[in-house]
Amino acid sequence: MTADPARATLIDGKAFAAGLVERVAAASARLEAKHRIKPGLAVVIVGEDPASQIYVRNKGETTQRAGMRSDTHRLPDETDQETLLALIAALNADKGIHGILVQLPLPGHIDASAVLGAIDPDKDVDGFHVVNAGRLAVGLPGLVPCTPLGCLMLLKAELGELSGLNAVIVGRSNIVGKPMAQLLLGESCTVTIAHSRTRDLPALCRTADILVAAVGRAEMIRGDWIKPGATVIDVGINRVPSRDPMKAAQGKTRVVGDVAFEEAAAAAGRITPVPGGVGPMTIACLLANTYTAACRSAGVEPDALDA
Ligand SMILES: Nc1nc(=O)c2c([nH]1)NC[C@@H]1CN(c3ccc(C(=O)N[C@@H](CCC(=O)O)C(=O)O)cc3)C=[N+]21
Repeated sequence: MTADPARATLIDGKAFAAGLVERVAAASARLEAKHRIKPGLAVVIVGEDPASQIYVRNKGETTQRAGMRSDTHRLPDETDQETLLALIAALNADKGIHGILVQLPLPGHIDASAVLGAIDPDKDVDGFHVVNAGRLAVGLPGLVPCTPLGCLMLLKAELGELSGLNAVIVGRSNIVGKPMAQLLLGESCTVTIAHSRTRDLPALCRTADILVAAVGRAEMIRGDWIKPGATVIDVGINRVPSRDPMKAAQGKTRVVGDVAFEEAAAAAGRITPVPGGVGPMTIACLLANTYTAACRSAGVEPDALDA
């Protein structure tokens, strides 16, 4: 595809996500025509964090583009836990709502695990409920966290069969690293999870056919950590000062991943950019999960959504 053979092929997550949203929209339209069910997503945001507001708005817009119902509940920062739990109970009981997402992080006075635990696991389109984590771990059908699900879709679309490949995941969070490991294990990869205590991380990364970076540290993964030809999936979204010192002085920022992109692209076979890689897939998978949840609520087998 590229003229320069020494440079990795870009994995266009934005384009793949747009295709997935289209397939979800078509599948949702069929569900509505046949079964009179319009998938409905409720997004709950507590507080005024500007970055969170942007995600919530993007999600709302994409949901409507997919022909789904999208309700956004904006609660003030000082909302108490009982009020939030009462809203979740009402959404659990609402037959028109098939997916519930509570935007993280929550304000410090709220116990996030109590809130996530109150969501009906069958409406838990983030896949963060312990019941869904357990289902994923033992291979039962459930709802899978959106970011790792999106990464897996990109990997399968790019590489086809993943069986037998060495996968190294850098980062052990409950929302990315651990579920990513479960998904890749399910594809018969040999999976290693690395973290802040890992010894000789560069050497470990050089064993990876698939390298997933989900640490939340700007450009931490360097070019000489990449096995030549490896597939690199960059989950990080980090704001750093603009390259232009004038703009940086004005407080302007740019978004970079957890991978030093230019260096890594010189070694990797394929790589996701930031922005335009994993991020758009996260939102597309949220819609896919909402569609799946709506089908299951009616006992309908979901249509396949792969390309
Ligand atoms: N309960 C919950 N579930 C979440 O999934 C969740 C959350 N809380 N809290 C916040 C994080 C963040 N998140 C993003 C999703 C997509 C992009 C995305 O599409 N980013 C674009 C634009 C990036 C930019 O330019 O800022 C891209 O990467 O190309 C970013 C961030 C979901 N989150």
